[in-house]
Amino acid sequence: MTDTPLISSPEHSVEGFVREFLRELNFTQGTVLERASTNDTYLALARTVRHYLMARWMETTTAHYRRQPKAVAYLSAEFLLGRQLDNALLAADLEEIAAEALASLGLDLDVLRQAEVEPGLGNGGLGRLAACFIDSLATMSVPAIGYGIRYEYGIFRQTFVDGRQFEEPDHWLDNGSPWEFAHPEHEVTVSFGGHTEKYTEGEGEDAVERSRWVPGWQVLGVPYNYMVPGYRNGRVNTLRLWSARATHAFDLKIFNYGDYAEAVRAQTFAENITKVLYPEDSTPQGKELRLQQQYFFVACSLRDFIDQLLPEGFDLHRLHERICFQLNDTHPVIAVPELMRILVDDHGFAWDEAWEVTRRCFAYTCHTLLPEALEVWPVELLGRLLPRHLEIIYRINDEFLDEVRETFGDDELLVRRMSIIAEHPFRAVRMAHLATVAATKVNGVAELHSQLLRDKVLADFANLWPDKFTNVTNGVTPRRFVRLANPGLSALVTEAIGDGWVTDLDRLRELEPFADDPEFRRRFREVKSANKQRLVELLERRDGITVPTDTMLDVMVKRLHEYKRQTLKILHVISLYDRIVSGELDVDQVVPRTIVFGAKAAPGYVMAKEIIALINHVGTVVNAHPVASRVLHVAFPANYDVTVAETLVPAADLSEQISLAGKEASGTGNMKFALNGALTIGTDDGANVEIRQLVGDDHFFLFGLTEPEAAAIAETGYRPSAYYEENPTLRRALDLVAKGEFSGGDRSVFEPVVSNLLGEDRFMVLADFQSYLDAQDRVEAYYRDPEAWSRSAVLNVARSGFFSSDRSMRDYLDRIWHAEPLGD
Ligand SMILES: [N-]=[N+]=N[C@]1([C@H](N)O)O[C@H](CO)[C@@H](O)[C@H](O)[C@H]1O
Repeated sequence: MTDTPLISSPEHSVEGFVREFLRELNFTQGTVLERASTNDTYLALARTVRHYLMARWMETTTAHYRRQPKAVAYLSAEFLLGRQLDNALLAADLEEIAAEALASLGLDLDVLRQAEVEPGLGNGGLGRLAACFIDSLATMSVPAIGYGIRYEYGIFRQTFVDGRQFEEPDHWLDNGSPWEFAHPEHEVTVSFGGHTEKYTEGEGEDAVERSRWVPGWQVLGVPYNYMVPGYRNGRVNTLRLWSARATHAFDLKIFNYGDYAEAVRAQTFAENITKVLYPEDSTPQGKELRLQQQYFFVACSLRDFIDQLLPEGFDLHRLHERICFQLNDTHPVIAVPELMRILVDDHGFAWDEAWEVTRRCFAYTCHTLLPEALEVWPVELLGRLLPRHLEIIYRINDEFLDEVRETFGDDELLVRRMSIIAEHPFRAVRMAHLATVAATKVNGVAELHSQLLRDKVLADFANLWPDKFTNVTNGVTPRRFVRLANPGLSALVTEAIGDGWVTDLDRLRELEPFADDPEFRRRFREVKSANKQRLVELLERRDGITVPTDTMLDVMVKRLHEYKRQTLKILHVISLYDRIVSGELDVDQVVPRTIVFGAKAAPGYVMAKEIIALINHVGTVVNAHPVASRVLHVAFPANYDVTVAETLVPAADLSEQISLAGKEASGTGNMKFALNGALTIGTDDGANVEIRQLVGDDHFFLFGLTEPEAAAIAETGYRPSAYYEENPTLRRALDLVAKGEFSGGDRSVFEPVVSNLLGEDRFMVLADFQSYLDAQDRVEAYYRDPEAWSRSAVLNVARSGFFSSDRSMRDYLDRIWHAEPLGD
């Protein structure tokens, strides 16, 4: 980057590492090796690794500021980062050096890496996607910054009591986080509440009617910077997460009156804004605090970008030439009226001038198809919390509806349908409509999803602005989810085709010929078995769960949601159990299988929690049954997170992607499993479609209704009980649950789950049951031929390079951001 390094990096050697580590242990941790706790040594290790990345970070930041390239700001309410240590060691090419240096001091890197607490600042796919994307942007040397929220408490810790989910707060910051750098000197003041007042600027015909915001209260936003190291390219981008503080943390006068609680009320009130992550995935909570969180981090981020990253006196008329703010779903969309407010109210722009800039600065990614997942904010609440923003949204809407009428004539039904303001059931702001009106581009996250956005969810907008709509299929970072998570496979692949694949995943294609090499397949199976052994040890150590090592590993890990159909999976297990116990199936003919679930349910999602309880109760009965347990084992480790995924995914043989077609926007777990050599059983939904097209029908177990078929059945009326009456296998499985087979004979326990399936079954579990069972029979038949299975597994790896988040970033750069990597 620059000829003279800003700061010097420690020596890239075992000796250099030891020196740096001991300095950190002694001078920062204030202890000596002999007396150091695991947390001391872990923190010293983390800081040592930081030092090796610091120079690159400073150089990257300085270069971005000096050269002012077009950049990307990724605005996301969630970043599911996972543990940082291993990724930093990999990026800085320090893995071996660190392991050897620590070993020379009698320390074990494996033990220290376990000391790291995972920052659970996200719910699921959307949050993890953001983390994969910023990793790719750094590795591709793209000038980019991630902006988000530093929740004091991340996604809740899940525990099971009698198979039922309980939630505990996620104190992830208890021991501090060595990966963050607080910068209170760059704090931002954020306003809320109050009212607006009109005033006239200028005299006579130059007089302009203006509006100003008179806020009711304010808080401070303190930025915490996190390194986002590129993979061995000398670049380190920044993730900036905001934490709320009171403007006046402590009121001494009130304290002296003895009202201690009142004295710190402001601080408590402010801190509440970034206290905890809302644990809903795909079903937003319309709570006021949630809107406060969204506006808080957006206001901090826009202010920060304009004040800290743009040069003094930068002409904001050209803001769109310098930055594209990517809106990760509707959560940050309040950024649109916020930028208008900054340009008009703070910088005196005329409305049209400001809109000309604003409508070129944003792009919007939609991550869902569920109508209930599209955020709407009541105008009553938005007007009370952000009165100036509501005014601005109304004006944006007025001008937009004028354009609709000009284009389509006076079709009031259309106008009402497209309006940013919904009139029923209450007046509310449709955030997806606001995002679509303001964005330069709107994209879905898989081909099918983007098509359904055009054809259904946002059809009116696609009709008005066809060129605004595009697709960027999701991706995952190969650094964390292959190179780090699956060192066995990585070594095997690198031996075969070199290590170029780590930053150019399409190179995996060169593996295709090895699928026909019996020796390569043998070694591939060896790696898979070793990964299974690692998983068995983890489940034993972490959850006290004992699972057999030599079975087919059938894995379903994702948030618990009815559209993802964990019920279909457990009905398959129940049916297998039923047919084995009844003797219909000869137990010796059944392929030994271990079914592993991982899933958190939003605390308020009652049906999801009932389904978790059913899975755990079925597991208890199956695992204890003298016959069935010989070939069937159910495991449900609690508190599924990124760290568990990193051990679980490489061990899997079968990846369950069984959502009702047309409901899962993309999925990203499906990509991680395929890249780690698991075969997918799935519907033609989300990115499953593209996985099947790339790996080939012979290497994918497809089943179920297609989206058009499911839509047609829903249209004409779906009667789930008909499938119950017509299909004895299905009936027996449901009857077992209903009669209390898995609840000690108590019929009431799972009655809600059964009656919901027989009554509404919104996601057509019963309609897809038989097709799913038939596909599982194909899985069993195929798994009996290890050569054929491992050939398909190798081909899944070889043909899944497309699902790299680097490719996703290339698509965003080419189609949406029109930015490019910053060369040396
Ligand atoms: N919110 N949201 N949406 C999701 C996931 N639940 O987080 O975003 C993910 C990331 O785009 C998608 O893969 C997934 O299908 C979709 O449901």
